[in-house]
Amino acid sequence: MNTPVLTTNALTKRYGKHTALTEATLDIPAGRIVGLVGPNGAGKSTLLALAAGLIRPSSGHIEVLGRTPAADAKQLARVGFVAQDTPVYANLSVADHLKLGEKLNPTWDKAFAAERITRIGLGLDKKAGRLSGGQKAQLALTIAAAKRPELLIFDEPVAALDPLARRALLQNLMELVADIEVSVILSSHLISDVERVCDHLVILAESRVQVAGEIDDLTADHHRLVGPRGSFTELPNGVELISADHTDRQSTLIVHNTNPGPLDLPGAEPIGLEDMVLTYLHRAEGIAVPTLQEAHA
Ligand SMILES: Nc1ncnc2c1ncn2[C@@H]1O[C@H](COP(=O)(O)OP(=O)(O)OP(=O)(O)O)[C@@H](O)[C@H]1O
Repeated sequence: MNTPVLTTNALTKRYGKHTALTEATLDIPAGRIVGLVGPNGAGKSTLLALAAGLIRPSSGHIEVLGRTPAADAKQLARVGFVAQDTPVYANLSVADHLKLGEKLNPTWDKAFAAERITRIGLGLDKKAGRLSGGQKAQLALTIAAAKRPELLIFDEPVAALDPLARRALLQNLMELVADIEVSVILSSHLISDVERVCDHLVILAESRVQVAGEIDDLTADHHRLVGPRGSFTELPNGVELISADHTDRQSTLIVHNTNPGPLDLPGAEPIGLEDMVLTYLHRAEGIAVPTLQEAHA
């Protein structure tokens, strides 16, 4: 599992004149649960579809598990993909889905699939069209995992689920990662879910990667600085200004310390994951370019 699960270099996807993904450069190690977060239209599904080999890049480079996505049958078998609406065949039963999975996938693990279906409590005879949204998602997850892929890709697996079904699915996903050696990339709007299950994060907004890395490192390296207005005149080298908010009396900065070791600035306090994500999303909207001191006092 030493080959990175996903490496991209200036990866770009255009639909006509519209650029859905702009020059994304990523290097994601194996063995992680990666959360891909960003607002509607950020380019999340586009990046995941490129990784699954469903679409081809307009320019730039992408490798999944060290190879071109969907290069051949062997590479296809290494990646499990669950699309946004967790598609299942409404007229087929749960058992039919398992039979189909077995027929279509040379690496199908029959005992694993049967055990998971029992554990989730899905009736084998039940038609998939009669399953709840949560059960459909669980069935889709089981089928993708029973291929025994090295990488599982999920496009918003929990978006349409109620909180209980969401929790059950994520719990199931975490159990699965503990049971079999698999890397996971999932997209989500829900930062709290990402915080609960993921250890690596990619923030995508306005078609661009805003920041990416291990969640523990990212939260350790982002800080809030609060001081009297005008007190911040310059930042040390390697400390990037992400956002700045100035009131009559005080300035609040969010900074990213890209230097090794802790940030040695008086009053610097860590920020949580949610604040960090929202800061990047606001920055990407480009409403105001942050400055250490407001241009117009
Ligand atoms: N097949 C397509 N043809 C034209 N434009 C597309 C196509 N697929 C996506 N887009 C556009 O590319 C942009 C990125 O879409 P994408 O579906 O990747 O975003 P997303 O982050 O997954 O959004 P959401 O959270 O709403 O699913 C959007 O502006 C979308 O309208």
